[in-house]
Amino acid sequence: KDKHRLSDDVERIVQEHLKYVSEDVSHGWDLIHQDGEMKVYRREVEENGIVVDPLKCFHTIKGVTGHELCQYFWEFQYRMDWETTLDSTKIIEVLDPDTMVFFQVHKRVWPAAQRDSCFWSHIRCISNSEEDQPTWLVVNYTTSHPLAPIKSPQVRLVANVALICETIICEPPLNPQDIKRENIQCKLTYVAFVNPGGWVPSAALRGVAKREYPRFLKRFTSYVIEQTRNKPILF
Ligand SMILES: CCCCCc1ccc(-c2ccc(S(=O)(=O)CCO)cc2)cc1[C@H]1C[C@H]1c1ccccn1
Repeated sequence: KDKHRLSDDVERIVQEHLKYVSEDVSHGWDLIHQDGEMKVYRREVEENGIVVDPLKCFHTIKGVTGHELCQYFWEFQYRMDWETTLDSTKIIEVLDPDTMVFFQVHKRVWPAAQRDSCFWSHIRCISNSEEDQPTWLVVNYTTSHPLAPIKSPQVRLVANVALICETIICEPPLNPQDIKRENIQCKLTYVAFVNPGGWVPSAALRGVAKREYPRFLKRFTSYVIEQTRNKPILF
């Protein structure tokens, strides 16, 4: 794999997420939303009076693979189909076939100032030998970039987000070619560390997060189920 200027950062953050994903949420996390298989947890954390609550979501989605979920989350061309909180998104640099930098302007949440964000975004397949299916992940991590200048009055948010997906084959048929969508499901873990980049009233931000994260996860997963319904399975 040819290295690029962010290779070491990407490696470090991916390894951090792989360690963090298995940490349980039994201590210090509040279950803020449950909808069927989807469970959304939050820890209340403030840094210099700014709410930076970590968020962790677990979900099991039937009929799609972790590769499919990560592909639709990472691929740029689908972004505005499932993202409803963005005014715009664009790729500003491609570092390698699995790593790009994008710039996004988020819809303004009145009366707070409008936020924008600049992330490197990396997709990766982690094949753990003993398991039958690999783990797929996408990490979106804030980075600065000359093509994403910070322009007032917009506030640059800081985020570290990961979508980590395991694929499970239920009652695998003898011949793997015969696997159907009803035989597969995906265990998804989504973690988000977002610093809004400037002061927002705690209650307001916690309210927006409590409403928006479950909404975004439900909309995104429903979108992938719909998009993959009649397509060949991408393992
Ligand atoms: C005053 C409001 C400040 C805005 C706060 C804010 C900004 C970005 C984000 C966020 C940033 C990245 C991602 S992603 O998963 O990497 C996808 C990429 O498009 C997702 C969500 C979250 C929040 C927190 C509110 C919460 C919220 C949650 C889901 C949607 C909108 N707002």
